[in-house]
Amino acid sequence: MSEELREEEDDFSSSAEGLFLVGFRRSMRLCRRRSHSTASSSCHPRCPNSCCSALSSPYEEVVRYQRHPQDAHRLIALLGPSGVGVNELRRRLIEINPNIFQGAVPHTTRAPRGYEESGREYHFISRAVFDNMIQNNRFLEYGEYKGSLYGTSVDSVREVLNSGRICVMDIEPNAIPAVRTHELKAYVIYVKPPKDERLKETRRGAHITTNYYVNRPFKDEDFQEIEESARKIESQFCQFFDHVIVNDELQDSCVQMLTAVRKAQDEPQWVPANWIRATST
Ligand SMILES: Nc1ncnc2c1ncn2[C@@H]1O[C@H](COP(=O)(O)OP(=O)(O)OP(=O)(O)O)[C@@H](O)[C@H]1O
Repeated sequence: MSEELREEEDDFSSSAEGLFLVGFRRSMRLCRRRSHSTASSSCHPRCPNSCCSALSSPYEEVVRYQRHPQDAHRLIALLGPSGVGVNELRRRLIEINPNIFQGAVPHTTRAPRGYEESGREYHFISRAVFDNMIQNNRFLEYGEYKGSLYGTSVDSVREVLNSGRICVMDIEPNAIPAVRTHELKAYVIYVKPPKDERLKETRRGAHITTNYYVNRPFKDEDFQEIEESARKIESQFCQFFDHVIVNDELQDSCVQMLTAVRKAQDEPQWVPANWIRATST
């Protein structure tokens, strides 16, 4: 596709099953870049009182935890600078085995398109209902894009987990406290860009969607932005990374992702002590 200014939402309209999450992520990313939405320097709505101190404190009491096979799977939360390939990895993971991996269906206030069904691509709801959900802390994260609200609710994640599948979602750093809870026990995978020359080399034939362009080739400034954003995320949030994948060769990254997800579900891991003691969050 040639480099041209387009409505980003056009990108979503060609969505086949599985692609809608790309649309959601992009729109969320874009709205996060443009406005402040959920992101806040204050506590997240779902924060059990002290996310600020949790995010700023370098210490956290941890215990060894192994998921019981009959327990719900741990939420897999993917995090990384925009454009590094978080969505690509999530999409591929779900594609490998949709019976095991699934994304949570997001909510939106925008009108459905012809092919869309409520509960499949999105839960289409009114602004009043959306506002009510915000008031009641039902969203893990949400934001506004082109006049419509988009968000991922904790109930949508629960629905996947209750079906016995592994829920895979991408998050922004400010949603870390909302997913690191006794209930969701998020396993946070940080997707890191490879070194500069490898980043450029591997993305030579790839396309990026930015605030203004859909699917244009990567430019030097994109690489700079990815690297800068990576540095910021790493310096502020590295203590919450359960696993890091350097997204160099895509195939290798997928294999690493599968291995990490399996370990998260089946092997003992260090988790915050209050996840184990807590009876509710
Ligand atoms: N390891 C890789 N090698 C080559 N291309 C890659 C690799 N990882 C991702 N890409 C490509 O880079 C582009 C951006 O990836 P993706 O859309 O997943 O980014 P993102 O991190 O989800 O950011 P955003 O949410 O802003 O789109 C896509 O075209 C994707 O196919």
